[in-house]
Amino acid sequence: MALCSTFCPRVSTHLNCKPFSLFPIKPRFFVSIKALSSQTSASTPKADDLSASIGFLGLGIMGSPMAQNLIKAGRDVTVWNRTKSKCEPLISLGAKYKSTPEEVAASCDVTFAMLADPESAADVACGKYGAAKGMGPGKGYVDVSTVDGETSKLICEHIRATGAHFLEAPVSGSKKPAEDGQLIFLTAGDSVLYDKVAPLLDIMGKSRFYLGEVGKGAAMKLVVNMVMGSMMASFSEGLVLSEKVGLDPSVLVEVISQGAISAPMYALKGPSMVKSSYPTAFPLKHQQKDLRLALGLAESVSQPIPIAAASNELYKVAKSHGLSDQDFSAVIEALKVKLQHQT
Ligand SMILES: NC(=O)C1=CN([C@@H]2O[C@H](COP(=O)(O)OP(=O)(O)OC[C@H]3O[C@@H](n4cnc5c(N)ncnc54)[C@H](OP(=O)(O)O)[C@@H]3O)[C@@H](O)[C@H]2O)C=CC1
Ligand SMILES: O=CCCC(=O)O
Repeated sequence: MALCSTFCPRVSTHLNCKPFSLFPIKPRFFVSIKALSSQTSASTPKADDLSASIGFLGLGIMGSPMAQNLIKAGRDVTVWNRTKSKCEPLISLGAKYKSTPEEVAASCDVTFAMLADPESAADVACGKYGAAKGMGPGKGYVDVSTVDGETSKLICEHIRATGAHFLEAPVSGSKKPAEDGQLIFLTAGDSVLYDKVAPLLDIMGKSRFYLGEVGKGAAMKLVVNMVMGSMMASFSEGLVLSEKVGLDPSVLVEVISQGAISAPMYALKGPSMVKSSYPTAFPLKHQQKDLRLALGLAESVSQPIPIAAASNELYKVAKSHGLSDQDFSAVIEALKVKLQHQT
């Protein structure tokens, strides 16, 4: 097994590449005791044995393959999605179904949620038939959606008020890593729940970071996606400019791939962007949401982020041209539209 290493300033880490196993023998990620809050293990949710029942709320591009991997690993999974038809493929694989988030949470030891945005994440957790209504001591709620820290804290309050534990665990990695169980979890919250769900995170992901109190996972995720959104906007400008000055953008993709600014994202998305094809892995509307939330995060600490702010504007233009549900690489189309107007 190839060994990788990584460094996180808050915790010391030793990371090796993912073994796909129902029974991970050793934690892949060693976290310094200082980084963990002190909690008792009394009435903590069971998730680290095969009999634990697992709920999954939100079966979109990411939630479906994540839930599928849990089912394929032999776990007892109960699903819910606003659009019920998206539950069918998972039910065919052996998942149970409940008709509200409340019922899922009431019938499961640990419930995961993968929702679109802060509004849907809060509604599914804290709304009328929300998961919090079904939570209680001994249970756990793991929100893997990308939301801002404030929303995460609000959800946490509702969950903890029932006596249950809460973990925020947004993910880095897109549709393919979700399918391949290669996501990166950025977790924060109740460390006792983190320890319990670690084997489940290891089924769905290749690594996990525990970052401290609620809000830190959300912040890490937003910073990562802020960088990603700006990188894609800049790459788009390069592709459009290269073509405009008579270069072959495919050659630009190749040149970039061999130099210091090479990135898997450019190599993955570049060839289809050159063909004006944007098969959706990460919807553009979600990238713009993440830039918007990153701007809010920066505002909260009076930190200027002018590059991200300019990128956000470009994604807003792309949205206004009906590209919300295309892959975020479709942001390049916003530049083409501008150029047409200029000529
Ligand atoms: N796609 C990606 O590459 C990645 C996405 N993320 C983040 O993960 C989250 C999910 O992303 P993704 O799966 O791509 O998104 P999708 O748009 O494919 O799925 C969104 C999910 O949220 C549900 N939903 C939306 N609005 C509501 C609502 N008001 N009430 C209840 N449920 C609602 C949808 O239900 P319905 O089916 O009924 O519409 C669906 O299950 C987002 O926060 C995104 O930023 C994180 C990493 C990578
Ligand atoms: O939030 C989406 C992240 C997509 C990715 O990490 O490739």
